[in-house]
Amino acid sequence: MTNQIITTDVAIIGAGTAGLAAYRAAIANGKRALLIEGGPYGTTCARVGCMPSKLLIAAAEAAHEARHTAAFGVHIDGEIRIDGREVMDRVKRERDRFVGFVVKSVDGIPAEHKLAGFARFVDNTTLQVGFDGGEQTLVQATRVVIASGSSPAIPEPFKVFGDRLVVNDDVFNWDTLPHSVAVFGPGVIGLELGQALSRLGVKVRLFGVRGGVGPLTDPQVRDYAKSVFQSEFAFNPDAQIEHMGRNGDKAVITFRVANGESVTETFDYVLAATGRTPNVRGLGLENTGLALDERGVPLFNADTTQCGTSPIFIAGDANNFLPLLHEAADEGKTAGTNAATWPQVNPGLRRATIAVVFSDPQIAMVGKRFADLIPGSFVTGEVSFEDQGRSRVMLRNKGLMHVYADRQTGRLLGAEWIGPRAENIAHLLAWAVQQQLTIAQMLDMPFYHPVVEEGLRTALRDVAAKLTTN
Ligand SMILES: Cc1cc2nc3c(=O)[nH]c(=O)nc-3n(C[C@H](O)[C@H](O)[C@H](O)COP(=O)(O)OP(=O)(O)OC[C@H]3O[C@@H](n4cnc5c(N)ncnc54)[C@H](O)[C@@H]3O)c2cc1C
Ligand SMILES: NC(=O)c1ccc[n+]([C@@H]2O[C@H](COP(=O)([O-])OP(=O)(O)OC[C@H]3O[C@@H](n4cnc5c(N)ncnc54)[C@H](O)[C@@H]3O)[C@@H](O)[C@H]2O)c1
Repeated sequence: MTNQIITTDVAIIGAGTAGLAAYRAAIANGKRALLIEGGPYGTTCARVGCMPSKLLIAAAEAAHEARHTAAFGVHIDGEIRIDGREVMDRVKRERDRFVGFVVKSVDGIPAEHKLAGFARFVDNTTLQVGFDGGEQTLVQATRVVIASGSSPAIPEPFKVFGDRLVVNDDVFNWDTLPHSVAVFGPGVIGLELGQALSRLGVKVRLFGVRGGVGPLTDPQVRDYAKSVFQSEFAFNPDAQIEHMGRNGDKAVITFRVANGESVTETFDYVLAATGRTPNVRGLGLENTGLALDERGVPLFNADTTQCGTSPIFIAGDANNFLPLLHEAADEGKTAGTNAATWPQVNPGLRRATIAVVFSDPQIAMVGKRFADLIPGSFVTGEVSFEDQGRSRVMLRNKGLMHVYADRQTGRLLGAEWIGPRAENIAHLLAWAVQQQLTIAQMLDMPFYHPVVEEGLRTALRDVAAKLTTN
């Protein structure tokens, strides 16, 4: 039953990072805006994403550091005790603090600009909003921003695990740490959470398909990363799963190991980290005139976020383009601005691409991926961090970096690597890509001694030498 009608200029579906940025941009451009949210306020990033995962990883790093002091001649005598309840208590306490900041900022938005309920398109600019079985509100807008985020994609066969099957959201609500977890999916989430749980004393086995390791596409870097993680915890990047089932309150998995033998192991939980799917299925997009791709996502312009020539814009994880926090914020701003100025639309800010996996060693990707480069058009510079001075000093000397430069112009195209302090070096490289610097210009920049960035310089010198000999 529809009990009220609201008219507005810009209706925004989802009050996550992209939706909030879109709301602010629409208001800043002088339009009325309505922020529609079907779940709790607080954003995926703060509630179940970036922040709680980094909090769990921070605890894991503390445990790992404490266990690895002896090589420096520093001995911690006695047991290193990990209190699962205290670990999870801090994760949740700090997570709630971050969520609180977001909720406070949403509280500052006038009540008449907010509507609780799930939105569904009736036509291009009319939405029906409400909860299942509850009263519905009709929202008549002149433009709409879709910022509905993404959700874990769980393969159907995993349902056999019943209540033993968890996703990232569940992990951050645990009161204590379990004894054992099978993690499926060595992508970003699986690597980050799998390694963190392992370092916190949980028995972890990480299963992948087709040999993928995080987002890496460069085969040599991927192989190196695989061996680093395999040396730390049980990791089958190309697992042959023979059976999945339940035995009492345990998950049971039978898989084939490298020598062909069948092994059966039991776990307290199975964590599905098998990718995320954009939240577009329940939006009633079939009631719009939009063309959709094979995943049901409207075709859109990545620079303007506009769907075709319609007054509908799509930002953040919902568009499945670059599902990262800073991209959601940028795209939300672009979508909100263009929705406000529609039918006049302009390209928004697109920065050089940058992605960091908070594993240890960290993985980073900047600019063009190896997989996207045209063979023969580029040269690759390499550095191993195994003998890199500063990295050895700190006993963090594991890593392999590849940087790619355009053969004709000598410009930096991108880089993929695993290594120490990658989160920081990634920024240097992303800024260089965005400034379209050549390798020669980068080598003219200062490098202090002794720092991990000297490793980057070695890779750049390697590229420079290859550019001159080619
Ligand atoms: C475990 C994990 C770790 C991550 N770590 C990082 C990291 O370290 N760095 C990084 O850059 N990124 C990270 N990400 C990715 C990052 O969290 C996302 O890219 C970002 O949060 C996407 O923001 P968004 O606004 O698109 O979606 P969200 O914040 O999910 O917002 C979408 C909102 O839409 C609402 N909604 C959905 N459908 C409807 C509807 N029909 N009607 C009304 N409301 C609706 C949802 O309830 C939700 O509140 C991580 C993600 C996960 C899961
Ligand atoms: N540090 C960060 O920036 C960060 C952290 C977490 C998440 N994220 C974002 O969230 C997105 C989603 O992360 P994700 O890790 O869920 O997805 P992902 O796409 O990165 O990885 C999914 C992995 O699951 C594997 N997989 C798929 N089906 C499988 C199966 N049946 N068995 C075993 N493995 C299977 C895939 O091969 C892949 O390796 C990322 O792409 C990223 O944009 C970012």
